[in-house]
Amino acid sequence: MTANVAMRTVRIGSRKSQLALVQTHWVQAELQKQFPHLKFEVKTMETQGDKILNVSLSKIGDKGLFTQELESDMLDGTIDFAVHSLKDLPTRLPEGLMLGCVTEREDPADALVLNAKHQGQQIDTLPENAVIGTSSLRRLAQLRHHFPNFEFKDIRGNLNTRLRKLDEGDYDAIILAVAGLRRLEMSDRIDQILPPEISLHAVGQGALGIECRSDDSEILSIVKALEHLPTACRCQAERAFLRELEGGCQVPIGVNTILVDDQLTLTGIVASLDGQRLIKDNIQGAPAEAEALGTTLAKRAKAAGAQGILDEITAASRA
Ligand SMILES: NCc1[nH]cc(CCC(=O)O)c1CC(=O)O
Repeated sequence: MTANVAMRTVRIGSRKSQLALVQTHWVQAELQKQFPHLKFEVKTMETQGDKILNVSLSKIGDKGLFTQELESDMLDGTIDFAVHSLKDLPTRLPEGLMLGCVTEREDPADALVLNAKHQGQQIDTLPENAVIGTSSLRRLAQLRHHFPNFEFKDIRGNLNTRLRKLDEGDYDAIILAVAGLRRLEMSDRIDQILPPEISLHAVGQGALGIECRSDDSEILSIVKALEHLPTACRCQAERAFLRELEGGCQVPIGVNTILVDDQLTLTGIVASLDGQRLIKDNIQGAPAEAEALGTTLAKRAKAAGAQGILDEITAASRA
């Protein structure tokens, strides 16, 4: 009788962390505006990555830690699509699922966040033996290269937990994504945005990735409404670079992309864990070639020494 009876409900899957919820609620609100005749509901769940907090991310190693539970719910139809931080979404997705949409990116850079006693400092004015908190091999290797005298300590937990540990004095500074802090309205905690010369960011950092079923064209056309083409293009190159380099274990890989005047520039780095060796190179080409640019740059990096670094890391993770 009423239109409500026939109204389709679209179920969105999300992690439960504060950042995940802010991101998912943004997607929900944007889609609701564009599709007023549909009803968007959010279903939250905890993933392995949210539960295992006592083991360092690099030791857990494998991908999909923050996505697997959401993916099985998608495959059995409990949810219709899932919203992820794109950088947490593996470059190879399970059979039957696809990356349906990449949203407009926040600043993808890393941020330096200081303990209050270092107020006004920058990364290159911190004391020599400063204790830096990060659980990312990428940040660790690059910072170790530039600042070999810092001490690096693992840090896990959601953003608020990490900031609390910093404030309690466990660290002199921590490194976090600018994007996460901005989305949680904590930009005031950013003491310095690290330039690409010091830290190339993670693949996909700052963008959201919406994952959906490959055969659900209706849902795909809905989520595509939030696609930001320049971000999608840049992230396609970044993800192709990573896909070609990774072999199942976590490797310190950083990227930077610039898209201007129909020219895409991808810079990539592969670093050894001790920060001694950095293989860094860049490539330019047409945006339509994004995928091939990423793959080509990765092959070049492998030939220039990255393969040796990857083999070492694989051997160490098996030992
Ligand atoms: N795995 C943690 C994670 N996943 C996404 C973000 C921040 C937001 C983003 O990069 O899009 C963070 C936290 C961080 O790296 O500081």
